[in-house]
Amino acid sequence: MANILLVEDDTTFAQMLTFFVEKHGHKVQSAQRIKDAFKLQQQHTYQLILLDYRLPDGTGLDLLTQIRETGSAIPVIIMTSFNDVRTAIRAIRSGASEYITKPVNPDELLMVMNEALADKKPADTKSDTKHPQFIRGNSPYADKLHEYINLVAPTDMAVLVQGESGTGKEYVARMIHQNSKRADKPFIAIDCGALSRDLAASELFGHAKGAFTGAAADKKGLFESADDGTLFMDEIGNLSYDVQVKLLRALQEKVIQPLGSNRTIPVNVRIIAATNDDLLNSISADSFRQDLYHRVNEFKIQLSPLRERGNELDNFIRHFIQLSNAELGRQVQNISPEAMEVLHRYDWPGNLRELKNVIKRMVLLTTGETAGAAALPDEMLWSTPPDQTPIAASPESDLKARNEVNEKALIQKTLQQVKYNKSKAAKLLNIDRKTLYSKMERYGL
Ligand SMILES: Nc1ncnc2c1ncn2[C@@H]1O[C@H](COP(=O)(O)OP(=O)(O)OP(=O)(O)O)[C@@H](O)[C@H]1O
Repeated sequence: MANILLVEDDTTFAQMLTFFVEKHGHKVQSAQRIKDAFKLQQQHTYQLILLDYRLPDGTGLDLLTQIRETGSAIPVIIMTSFNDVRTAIRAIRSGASEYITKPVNPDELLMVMNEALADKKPADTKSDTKHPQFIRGNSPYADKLHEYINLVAPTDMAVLVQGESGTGKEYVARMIHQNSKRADKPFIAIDCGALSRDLAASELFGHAKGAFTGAAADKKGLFESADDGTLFMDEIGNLSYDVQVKLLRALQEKVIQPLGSNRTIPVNVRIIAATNDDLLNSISADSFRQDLYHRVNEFKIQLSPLRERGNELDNFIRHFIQLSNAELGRQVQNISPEAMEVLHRYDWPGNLRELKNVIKRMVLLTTGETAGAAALPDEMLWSTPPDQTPIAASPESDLKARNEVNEKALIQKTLQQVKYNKSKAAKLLNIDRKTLYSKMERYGL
């Protein structure tokens, strides 16, 4: 049994969720606002937080940041509407364990919760790259990528891997390490986006006992732990200016100085940095140092988003089906043509991570051999309406079509007004939730 904090402002949904989760043997306490949730989290011990993304006094990301700033590593699952998937994926980089899209599928929620409670990272890049959970890909894009990896790996050059969230930047970093002279030395991955501002320097360079309140003993930093190996600095653009100065010194002089200590320690660390953003913009905005940029960008690898990788999508779909079959004990062999069409039309803002999650969900919900469109997240169907929209094609004089246009606009406006809370939207529109869902589906909202 786990104590779970549920942060959700849609009271009907919160009640349903509480009932479901308690039925599975857990205890739930809930809050509707960030302020109250943070207070509860400070006062009680929870093993998991289920966190809605849109809340009346901010976003789930704000609460997540506050919680991480306290040094808490509690697993947090973000629940989000499909429209917010892009941001939810960023939340993963800020320390969320996983995200799940609304309307929440109970089986999927249970699976994600159990994984988070068992601290079992969703089969991720944290393990050995030789593990068959990764595929090389079979396309001109994959060939070029691996040519770059093989060229740069044996050198000691600092590599900057740039690409959207979930495109495989950490995978590339691990491949470079595995193919380098440092392969049998440590590979340490650090998410600079999740480092608290105050503790970042101490995490990276260590500290001496008494360096600041709470520094009860000497602490070794990640640079020292990665000595002779590779340090993967994800989201490097998030480092504060002070820490950038210290990092530059460590890279130039190959020594580090723990906080509060006079001692300098020689280190031999290869840096692989990753970023979602174009760091040149951050340089123009004075939030990233140009000299540091040149230091970490001795060789750049740019990863393309999944939507631009052509037939790679099919390879990854097949691969993730096999992975999920093995993990969930299913026998899915193929995907129905309609579902395949949706997968092809969708633009994958969360790239491989999102695809992996969607396929895992489909496999979980499929007991036979063919996964159909019904196993896709509902909102994925709505977000990719078929190309031919009869409403737009109808002549001006067609009264039915005109009414539909008005109805669509009203539903859209109401949804935006209530931040996509469908219970509230249905109430305002004076229709039931089911009708709202079917109209949203019809209008591709
Ligand atoms: N070549 C691959 N084969 C199979 N799975 C892959 C491959 N590359 C990445 N993945 C999967 O895609 C997901 C995202 O990969 P990864 O963490 O490397 O992306 P990222 O770009 O570093 O993400 P972020 O920007 O969020 O840090 C992971 O679950 C990983 O297992």
